[in-house]
Amino acid sequence: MEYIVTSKEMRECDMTAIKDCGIPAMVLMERAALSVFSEIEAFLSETIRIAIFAGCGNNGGDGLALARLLAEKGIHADIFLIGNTEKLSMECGSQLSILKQLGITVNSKSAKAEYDMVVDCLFGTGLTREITGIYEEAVRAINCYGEKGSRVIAVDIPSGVCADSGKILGCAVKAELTVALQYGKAGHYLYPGKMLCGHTVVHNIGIPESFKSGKEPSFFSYREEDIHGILPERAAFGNKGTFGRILLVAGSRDMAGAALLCGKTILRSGAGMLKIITAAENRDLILRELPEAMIYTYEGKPEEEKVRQSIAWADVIVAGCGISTDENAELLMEMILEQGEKRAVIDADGLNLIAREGSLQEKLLKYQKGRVILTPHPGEFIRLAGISMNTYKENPAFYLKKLAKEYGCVIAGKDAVTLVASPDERMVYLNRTGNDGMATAGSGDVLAGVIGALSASLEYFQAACCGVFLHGLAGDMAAEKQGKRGMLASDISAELKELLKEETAEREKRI
Ligand SMILES: NC(=O)C1=CN([C@@H]2O[C@H](COP(=O)(O)OP(=O)(O)OC[C@H]3O[C@@H](n4cnc5c(N)ncnc54)[C@H](OP(=O)(O)O)[C@@H]3O)[C@@H](O)[C@H]2O)[C@@H](O)CC1
Ligand SMILES: Nc1ncnc2c1ncn2[C@@H]1O[C@H](COP(=O)(O)OP(=O)(O)O)[C@@H](O)[C@H]1O
Ligand SMILES: [K+]
Repeated sequence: MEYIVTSKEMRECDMTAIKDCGIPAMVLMERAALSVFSEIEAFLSETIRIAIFAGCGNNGGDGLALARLLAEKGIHADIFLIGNTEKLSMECGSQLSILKQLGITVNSKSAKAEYDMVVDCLFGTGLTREITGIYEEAVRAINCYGEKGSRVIAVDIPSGVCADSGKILGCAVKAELTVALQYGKAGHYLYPGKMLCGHTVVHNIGIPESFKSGKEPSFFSYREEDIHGILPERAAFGNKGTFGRILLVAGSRDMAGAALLCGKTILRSGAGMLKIITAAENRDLILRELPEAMIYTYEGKPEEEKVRQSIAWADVIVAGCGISTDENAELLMEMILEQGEKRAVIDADGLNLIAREGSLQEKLLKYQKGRVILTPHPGEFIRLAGISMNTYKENPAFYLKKLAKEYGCVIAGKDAVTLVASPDERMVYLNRTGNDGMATAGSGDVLAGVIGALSASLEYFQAACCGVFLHGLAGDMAAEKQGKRGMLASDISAELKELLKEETAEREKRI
């Protein structure tokens, strides 16, 4: 698990290290400069032409310290200190006077020279408003060098990217490599900031871990190695009941594929038994393509007794993929929400029905807290929350947390960067796997399937986060094999099977 912080949280960490632990700010700055140095070391030679663009805050101070480390190795860098030097931060001022003592020249204006590498230290987490004037000119100059082939390295975060939202404040540097200090910031991983960071590496600069449960930062994310500890071990003595009885309510007359994709993924993700309730038109397809599933099909109105029995049988219900929003689908959703206690994953039209029908919203509000996972994409979310797309996109984590609390549900807000919010005060999960090849019909059905299967054995918030992570990783594997343009949702499902196979093999190796 890796923490991801906002600029305020990063400042609090800096302050704890400096004030409470007594680590001098200049020591942290030296560590920051050494981190950047270690990342660029491989490209250095005495003939390399380097420019460092520094601002007047501590990000600029990191750049000035880097210039000194380079000089120590006999490498000259042109240093451009941009801004009002009367307003230098204390540490940046100290770094400047060290350079002066050493006889290293610092310029106030960028020259028209050619560079192999340009280091961006204009602004870091202290950026508070749109970049204009001389700073904008400096950002444009850096990007110009980048376009001409210079390697652009951003210190902490590309200048102009808001560390909290990933938004561009006026204009921003486009980096090839970003050396993030101590923690990744939300802005490194949220769009459009993510695109401007290039490759992001996080370096520890010696700030002691100061987060305590209940005072944790805003976000966390999984790394590949975390999953081994999270996925439940399969009991060697288990039977098909042990691994979860999943009821899938999906597919309608014109949407057969959703039930098939989601159902197949449920079984491929380790569930023991699967029963599908779907429209009669899908019967032949499901029996042919997924003979492992039990099936109840309805022609006209679903038989309530049959549906109730199936609900009672299940450990987990996955509902909504392709069920349409007709009266049969509405009846099914009424019955699912009515019982109010089974673990449930609700997706797609299931969500659209809840957004439309007050009676379903009431049932969801009364549902046992912490039993339901909602998996809306942005269009579904704004219908559920009754807000505009612009409002949602302004701060998705805030609105996801708000609705999660209101309904007592976990909400996986699907998007290019999926966020998972829990109804309690837990950190929001920020997903870093996946790619645009996953913007393909049916990939959401695959996600509902994997989360459904994991919900049989994992705590519900973990099931959602882990499902989103694995789904993205499988998407990355599918993209590598099939290409982002040509990959299908069924490829993601197939790669999930491979991924879980590797995970099991890895676990058995360690026993
Ligand atoms: N001890 C530590 O904290 C450590 C911090 N470290 C490093 O410091 C970075 C954070 O440093 P920071 O807080 O000094 O902020 P930074 O990003 O340099 O910018 C602030 C300056 O910019 C100005 N300004 C803001 N927006 C502006 C705009 N649009 N246009 C024009 N000016 C604007 C603002 O001025 P003001 O708002 O007061 O007018 C202020 O002068 C962090 O990312 C990391 O790299 C590491 O060395 C480890 C130890
Ligand atoms: N650009 C992208 N980068 C990463 N993941 C993406 C991207 N676009 C879509 N996805 C993922 O693909 C899935 C699409 O789900 P959804 O919109 O419900 O599709 P469908 O309704 O066709 O099944 C989500 O899990 C989403 O996070
Ligand atoms: K920067």
